[in-house]
Amino acid sequence: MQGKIIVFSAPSGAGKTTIVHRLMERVPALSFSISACTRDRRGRAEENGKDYYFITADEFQDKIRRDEFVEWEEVYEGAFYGTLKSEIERIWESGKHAILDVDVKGGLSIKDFYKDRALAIFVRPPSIEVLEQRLQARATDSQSSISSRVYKAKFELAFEDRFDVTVVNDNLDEASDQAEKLVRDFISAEPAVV
Ligand SMILES: Nc1nc2c(ncn2[C@@H]2O[C@H](COP(=O)(O)OP(=O)(O)O)[C@@H](O)[C@H]2O)c(=O)[nH]1
Ligand SMILES: Nc1ncnc2c1ncn2[C@@H]1O[C@H](COP(=O)(O)OP(=O)(O)O)[C@@H](O)[C@H]1O
Repeated sequence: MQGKIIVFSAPSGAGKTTIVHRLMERVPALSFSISACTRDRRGRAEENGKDYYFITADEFQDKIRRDEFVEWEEVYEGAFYGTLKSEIERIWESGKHAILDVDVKGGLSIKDFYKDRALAIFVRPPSIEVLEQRLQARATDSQSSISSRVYKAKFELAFEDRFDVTVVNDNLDEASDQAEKLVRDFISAEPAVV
């Protein structure tokens, strides 16, 4: 079997993490690609080596120098996130397909790197207002962090056309079903020519 990559990208708060978690429960052939990041762990809600590899800024810079990332971004001021080549290899060696949750720029970089071996899915919120409400309701970010995420979202929405396909996350059940079908069709299709 040839391993593939399914990448979900969206402005923060659109619901990509929620959809990715649901797909992980429904499609056993998928394995989550754990990114490295330099932001603080959100208390007990997150686990090192499960949600992210939480590393220091110095460790992150070392990995950049050693060319260990497929892509990396300073997603928010001072917070670096990156997809590790070793992580994708680990998943493929285990006989699974990698599923990723990365920001919009990162999603496009990954598509560019893996070409037809990757399916890049854009998750669009019904509106900017709804996006802001979701970030407020999630209650994980400060007011200033929410404002900067909403500001950034307006730019990110302009990149939708460069993705392979869009899932509008209005009703969560419908969006999850649509995403599941896209993923199943992609992983059961002929191996990509690379
Ligand atoms: N480019 C890139 N973005 C990432 C990576 N891992 C996570 N992200 C994105 O970084 C952003 C911040 O993630 P997080 O701190 O978990 O916040 P949240 O998604 O708003 O809950 C999200 O848009 C993630 O999709 C990565 O490896 N590369
Ligand atoms: N379709 C939906 N309707 C209402 N709330 C949603 C929906 N999808 C996700 N949410 C909620 O919105 C918030 C943001 O979702 P999350 O998956 O964390 O977004 P992202 O990973 O894109 O930043 C979470 O509190 C989540 O439970």
